[in-house]
Amino acid sequence: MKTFDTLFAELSEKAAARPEGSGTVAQLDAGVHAIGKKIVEEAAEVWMAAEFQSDDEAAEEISQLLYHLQVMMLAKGLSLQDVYRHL
Ligand SMILES: N=c1c2ncn([C@@H]3O[C@H](COP(=O)(O)OP(=O)(O)OP(=O)(O)O)[C@@H](O)[C@H]3O)c2ncn1[C@@H]1O[C@H](COP(=O)(O)O)[C@@H](O)[C@H]1O
Repeated sequence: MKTFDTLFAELSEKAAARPEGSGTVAQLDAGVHAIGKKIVEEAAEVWMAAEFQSDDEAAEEISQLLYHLQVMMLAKGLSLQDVYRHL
């Protein structure tokens, strides 16, 4: 099963190799402003799913929020350690 760390490694490779058709590359090209808007959108979807939808739907929305947070980390050049040291 994919974890936060293995997803980050996968996305880091995508950012470097820039494969055709990668949504991550498209997001990175869109920039910090667009990624930030996506994070806010996904956070709202997490909230709504947690209040009004199933646990599985809430978990899916949370996974999407985590993905977009990782895209923001890549856009800012932040490593996992940069974030983990604040936990
Ligand atoms: N885990 C994710 C992931 N979670 C969320 N998303 C993106 O976030 C969007 C969330 O969609 P919503 O449900 O909010 O739907 P939406 O608003 O219609 O989406 P958009 O129109 O904004 O794309 C999805 O459409 C994906 O674009 C993800 N995109 C990619 N991954 C994983 O990232 C890896 C690299 O992906 P690529 O860069 O696309 O190869 C792969 O392992 C993927 O599984």
